[in-house]
Amino acid sequence: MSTDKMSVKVNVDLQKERQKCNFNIQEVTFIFDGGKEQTLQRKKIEDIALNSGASIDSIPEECLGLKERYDNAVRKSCIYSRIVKNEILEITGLEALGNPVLRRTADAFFKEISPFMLHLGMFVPTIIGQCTEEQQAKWLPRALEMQIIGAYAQTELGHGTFIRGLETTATYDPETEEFVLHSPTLTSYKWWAGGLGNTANHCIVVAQLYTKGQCHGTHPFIVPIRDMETHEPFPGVKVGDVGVRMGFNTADNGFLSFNHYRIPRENMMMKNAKVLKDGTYVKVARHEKLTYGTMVFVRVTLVKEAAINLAKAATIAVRYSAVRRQSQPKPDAPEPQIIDYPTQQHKLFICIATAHALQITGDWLWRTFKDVLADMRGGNTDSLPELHALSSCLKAISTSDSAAYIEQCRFACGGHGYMLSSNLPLIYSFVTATRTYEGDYTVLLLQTARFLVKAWEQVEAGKSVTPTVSYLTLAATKEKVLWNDFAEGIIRSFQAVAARKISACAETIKRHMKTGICYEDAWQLTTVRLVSAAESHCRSVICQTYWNEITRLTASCSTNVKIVMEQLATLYLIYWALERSGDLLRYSTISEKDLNRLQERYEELLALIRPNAVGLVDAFDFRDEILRSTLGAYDGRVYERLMEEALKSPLNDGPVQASFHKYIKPLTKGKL
Ligand SMILES: CC/C=C\C/C=C\C/C=C\C/C=C\C/C=C\C/C=C/C=C/C(=O)SCCNC(=O)CCNC(=O)[C@H](O)C(C)(C)COP(=O)(O)OP(=O)(O)OC[C@H]1O[C@@H](n2cnc3c(N)ncnc32)[C@H](O)[C@@H]1OP(=O)(O)O
Ligand SMILES: Cc1cc2nc3c(=O)[nH]c(=O)nc-3n(C[C@H](O)[C@H](O)[C@H](O)COP(=O)(O)OP(=O)(O)OC[C@H]3O[C@@H](n4cnc5c(N)ncnc54)[C@H](O)[C@@H]3O)c2cc1C
Repeated sequence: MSTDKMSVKVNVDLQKERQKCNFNIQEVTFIFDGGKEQTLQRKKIEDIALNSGASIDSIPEECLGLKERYDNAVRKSCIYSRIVKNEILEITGLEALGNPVLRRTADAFFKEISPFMLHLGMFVPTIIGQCTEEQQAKWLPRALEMQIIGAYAQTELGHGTFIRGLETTATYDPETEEFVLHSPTLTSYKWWAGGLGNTANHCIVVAQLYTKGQCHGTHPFIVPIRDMETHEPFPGVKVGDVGVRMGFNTADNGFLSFNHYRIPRENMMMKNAKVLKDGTYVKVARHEKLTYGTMVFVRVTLVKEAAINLAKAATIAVRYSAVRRQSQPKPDAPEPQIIDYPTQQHKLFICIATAHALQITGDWLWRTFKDVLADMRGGNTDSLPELHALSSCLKAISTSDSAAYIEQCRFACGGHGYMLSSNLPLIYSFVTATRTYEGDYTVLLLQTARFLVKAWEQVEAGKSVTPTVSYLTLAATKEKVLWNDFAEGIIRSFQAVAARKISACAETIKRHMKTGICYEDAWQLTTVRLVSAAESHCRSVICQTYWNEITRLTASCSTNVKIVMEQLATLYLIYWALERSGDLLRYSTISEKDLNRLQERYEELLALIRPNAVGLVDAFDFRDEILRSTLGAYDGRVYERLMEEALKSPLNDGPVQASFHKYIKPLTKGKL
């Protein structure tokens, strides 16, 4: 098709899809956003941030060189942060830090990531979580006003997971009332911190605290690293970019080292522990791990981050699948839309359902987090271990599932999904990093497993356990859970699977120890099963939360919304029952006949959801500026947009590239 004849009308197939949709889209948008108020607030924020057109690039970001891309990202970060500071935070307050609306809107500005993301994502939350009130009064207004720009430097070249193994030291000098920061080895260089390489002028540094000759473990410090006028690194500070990455290339991930670099005593973040002027160390916090609080906060927010990104990918892939026609299964019939292939529905509808499951679970986890925070403000840390266990496994599973399904969405778009202009590769490269950062997948599942084994031991000892593991009590009675395929029955069976796996782990650890090995070695020998048990536990939590919450949230909805939401949630449960049929056969009373019936129901559900598929992704309500996809725009002008974007490539700036004259011509003329 010639570009000058391109139509601007909505693609006919998409129009027909929208006519087929039988439910009220807006009601589903409200559910996905967490309520009508939230939708209205989001739309208002998007209007403020996007209607000026400030987010638009003349040349696609991906066509720029590395330095130009960074420069452009800084330029737009300044615009976006001005909008956030002057207008958005006015509406949302600091609640926005735990609300995906800021990140969702930021996607219109950055195809990759803002170098300021960690400023709001971790620097500000750490000030709130780790500073005394007096310190907050000093640092928070400056950070929110963007007078200082910060990063969070915990990970080092040698250690990310094992925080207790960090090597950077902060040694207190009572003579000058300063801490001396030092990086004793190459492996002690801070590495990875977002925004650190070239952008930040301040940084939270996690270092081993030494005072009066004693090490008190890792603590956070606020460290000025660059001159506020010249932006030159201070003497004693070495800082730079870690090099090109799979994604995140505009996030400015940096390295940092110190050579006996001094900061005032007051720059230690002292909410949980203090060093007095004379060097006396005073522990304030009631719980050992409260200095890990920012990580728990970010893990909680990442669940909804996973949901939003998956919803974006699903929107792109479903709309494209309604526009794309391919093959001819019946002779003489027109080529079908690819969304009519059941295999395509199998790839995509689980993505829609998972986005809802994670969004709803993320909302529930956020409420739980706020409750635990309120308890802790009152001095009660009893629910922290459960929150840590929950946030660890939900972060691990949500980011891992989301990354896998985003990649599935890319596969579902065939060759065009491989184009950066589809945005799917960029969404994937962002989300796949979330499986690693803020705690690696396996490491976090093992943290949850630790909690589960302890809970099992408590149940065995006849003690009560916290709500999310109360299902273990039933399992301890050894009563067999009889399979039934109602939603509640499937969930109970998932819980039975998790309980049996957890009890088997506890028994395995004991069995290994009987051979004379220590607990730690017995634990290591059981870790493959422990990860699997923690995964099963987490899936049962997601399934139960999704089902309970969707039932509650749709109670006052119109009938067709109730029906389609129930279809999606049922699809989710059955999908995982089929995926984990081995576990169910091993640990429940399910039979081959039951599984065959489930498979049939699953396929029936695909067909039932099919007419509403485009409506379901429309309900995620992503503006085109946020989707930034040639394949997923609302109007479905897929081929026109692919052509328009292709023509923006610098490689199309003329019919003959300079390399022809420099290299190819001499080669073909035998002169090279
Ligand atoms: C203009 C702006 C433009 C755009 C911006 C728009 C919006 C921004 C807003 C939001 C952005 C949203 C998201 C972005 C955020 C971040 C993005 C990317 C950056 C990523 C950053 C990072 O990765 S920072 C580094 C993170 N690092 C880690 O996560 C390390 C992982 N390791 C650990 O957590 C721990 O070391 C460990 C848990 C693995 C082990 O710790 P250890 O001390 O060794 O403890 P153990 O011996 O294993 O356990 C002892 C007991 O302690 C319990 N425990 C452990 N951790 C915790 C905890 N966190 N809380 C409570 N309890 C804990 C553990 O269970 C043990 O308990 P027992 O009872 O069993 O003894
Ligand atoms: C894009 C990106 C942005 C980041 N941003 C920041 C930032 O802003 N600030 C910051 O401080 N850090 C940041 N990080 C670092 C990040 O937090 C760490 O990379 C992450 O915590 C994993 O640690 P690691 O790299 O040391 O991996 P490792 O711990 O070395 O993991 C390597 C492998 O070993 C396995 N493993 C490790 N320990 C165990 C164990 N105990 N049991 C079983 N298996 C184990 C893991 O499962 C993994 O497969 C970022 C990382 C990325 C990729």
